[in-house]
This record gives sequence, C-alpha cells and structure tokens, in this order.
Amino acid sequence: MATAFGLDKQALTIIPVSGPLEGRVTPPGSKSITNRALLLAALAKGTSRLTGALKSLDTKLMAGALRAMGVTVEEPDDTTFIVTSSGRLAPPAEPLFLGNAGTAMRFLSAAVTLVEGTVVVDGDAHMRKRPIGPLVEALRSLGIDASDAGGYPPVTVQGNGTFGSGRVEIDGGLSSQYVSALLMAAAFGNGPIEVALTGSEIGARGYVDLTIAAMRAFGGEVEQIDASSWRVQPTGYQATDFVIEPDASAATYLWAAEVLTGGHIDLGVPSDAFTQPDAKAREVIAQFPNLPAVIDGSQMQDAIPTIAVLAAFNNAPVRFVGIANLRVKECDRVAAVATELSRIRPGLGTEEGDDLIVASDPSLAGQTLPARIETYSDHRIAMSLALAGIKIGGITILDPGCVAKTYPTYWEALTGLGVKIAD
Ligand SMILES: O=C(O)C1=C[C@@H](OP(=O)(O)O)[C@@H](O)[C@H](O)C1
Ligand SMILES: C=C(OP(=O)(O)O)C(=O)O
Repeated sequence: MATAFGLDKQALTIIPVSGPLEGRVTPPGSKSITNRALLLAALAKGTSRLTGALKSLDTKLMAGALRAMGVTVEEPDDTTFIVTSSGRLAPPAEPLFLGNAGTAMRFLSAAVTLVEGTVVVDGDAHMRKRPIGPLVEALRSLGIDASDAGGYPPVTVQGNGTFGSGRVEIDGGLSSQYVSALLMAAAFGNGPIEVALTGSEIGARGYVDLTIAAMRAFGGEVEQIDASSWRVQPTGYQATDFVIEPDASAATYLWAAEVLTGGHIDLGVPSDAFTQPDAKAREVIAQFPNLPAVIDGSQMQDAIPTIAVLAAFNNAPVRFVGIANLRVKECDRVAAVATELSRIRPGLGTEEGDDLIVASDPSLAGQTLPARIETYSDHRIAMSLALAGIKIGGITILDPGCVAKTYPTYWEALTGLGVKIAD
C-alpha cells in the first residue's frame, strides 16, 4: 500500500492559507475505543466485527500483540477489524512490543495476567520512560506475579489464567489508563472485583466512562459504587459487532483549523455525538478568539496542545492548568509546547510549575517567522504546531511521519482542505 502523504518525509513546511478552510473531512476512528474494542473482542469467545475502527500505529500494535497471543485479527478493509478468539490468550513466543502506545501497554499489562504462562510487555525508548508502577503494584495486590523495571516498562507477568478477586486500589493520578486496564481485566476474576481509586485525582474520567461503555457493549457487568469505585462481575465478555465513533482528539485539529481561518469544515458527525472526553474541547475552541483566560485541561488532556497553539492567536493570554500529567504522555507536552511555541516567537509559550502560559498575539497571523519545529516523536506536537503554519509563514514540522500513531492521513486531510504543504 502507498505511504500516506508526508509520512516518509524528514520535514514538511506548511504554506499559510489566505482564506477560510472549507470542506469535508471525517476524522479516523477513535484510538481509545478501537484499542478497547480490540482487547475486549480478543477476550470474548467467537467473532466480533469492529467497524469504523482506526488503522494506525497504535491500533496495529494492539492487533499485533493479540495475534501473537493466538487471536485471529483480520482486516478486510481500511476501517474494519474482524476478531475471532477462543476467549483465552495464549502465551506469546516473544515479548509483546507496544511501541509508544499507552493504551496498548497499560491495557495489556493487566490483560496478560489471563495468559497461563510468562508474558513480557514492553515498549520503545519513550514508553520505557512512561510510568507504570502503580498498575503493577495494583496487580501484585491481587496476588498476581508481576514486576516492572523500577516503575517503568518492561512489565513481566506470570499469569495463571485468572485475575484474583476482592478489592484492588489504584492511584490513577498519573494515568487513567491504569484504571481502565484493571476494569477490563476484572471481568475474569474468581468473583466480583471492586476497583477503587486511592487518590482524588484521575486524569480524564471520561476515559473510564468509555471503558465501562465498551465493557457493557461486550456483555460485561460493571456498576459504579460511588464516585471513586466500581464493581465488576466475573462474566467475561461476549463477541459482538461494534461500531467505533470518529476520534475526538483528531477532530480538535479540524475544529481549530476552522476557527483559525473562519472557515467551515464538515466532520460528517455532529460534535455532540462524540462520547470521548476531548469532545469537550469543541465548546472551548468555539470561543476563539476570546478563549477563557484560564483553561482547565484535566478532562480533555489530548486536546491541550491543539488549544494551546490556537491560544497563540487569541486576543488575550491563556493559562492552562490541570495538565501535570501531560508531562508523562508521548513526550513532556508542557515543555514541548512551550519550547516549540517559543521557537516561533521567543516567550510565546512558558511553563510555570506544571502550568503552560501562552502569550497570545493575534498579529502573528500573516507574519513570516521561520521555525523548524521539533516534534519529539509525538503526533500531537506535530499536528498541533502545524496549525500555526496555517497562519504563519515558514513553519516546518520535523519528523511529520509521527502522526501515524493516531492519524496517518492527517497531512492528506489538510491538503484536502486546500492547505499547501511543501517538502
Ligand atoms: O484511556 C485512553 O484511551 C486514554 C487516556 C488518556 O491517557 P492517560 O489516562 O494516561 O491520561 C489519553 O491521554 C490517551 O490518549 C488515551
Ligand atoms: C497520550 C496519548 O496516547 P497514549 O497514552 O495512548 O500513548 C495520546 O494519544 O495523546
């Protein structure tokens, strides 16, 4: 298959647009929902058909890991996975390699406890800097033989085919994915399992809601006991056909491109149809060029780089709060956004503690400010900073292929809207 536009280039330069961006772009399927559905389908006996799915690096890594554990994952077209499973995961011949896919790494670290045998769950050099200690501790508290490398991947699990029973506590402050991972595996307990948060903080709660909705779609029984605990019944999962909605985080770039250029981009899906947390960004983005002075990013974390770049063109400065865990995403996104905005104009982005402050300047639009943007292997840094290039001349995005993690056709989406991109 031909490489999607720009993925094989070392750098791309965005040519500013003079008018509004108009057109129709449907974002790819949700990464979060696709990787939940792939796992749940693999844990269900029978065949599940997942449509509207994302085909990207993160979902290919999840699918590859499931195949390595004996699950049949077919791909009849660009948006469908057909998953056929015995309902059990077989020991893989080699360590599972999950690149920098946080969902795959965290969800599988818990799910491989259902394998009878030893499984090593590993990622790339970036993933090996993303904490996983709280999840491994939680697994151990259930009596599971699990270890990590000083709180980071690789994770080694000696599974015995079940997930224990009783109550497991987890601090979801660094990542809500730990909570989602435990909830999904908990359907294989020896009895009901209660999953309880220890800290009051838990990234974006909306991701736990997505997990619960996906579990229920695959026949799981999970009830919320109170604001910080859930009970999962030992039902396992049932194969089903499942439709995946478009990715709300991907949509944020299109919503931002729309307001930045005063255009109209039809995503083919109404913004209130999304169930993912980042859909909350739509209301915030709609306030441009009068974004709030303080934006709490805790419930729409992946949208913050997008809104931060938009904020550079806002009428007044914006402080982003509640974003400490952006420091442990694909890269330290607080530092990366501050550094790269300031590469465009010194002082445009600054860090204050874990807050990010964007010193807005509407007159940036129309200027030529050559900058070679480092992307730190982080798709969201590439995709968000590219938005600056729609209004400012001379913006070059290095390693543009990193968008393949979640949005391989991103550059095509922009060119399809009329944005000119040079090698
Ligand atoms: O559960 C999920 O699908 C996700 C949860 C969030 O991560 P954390 O829970 O690590 O904050 C988000 O940033 C990530 O892109 C996807
Ligand atoms: C944080 C992200 O991904 P993950 O944690 O799934 O690697 C993201 O897609 O922005």
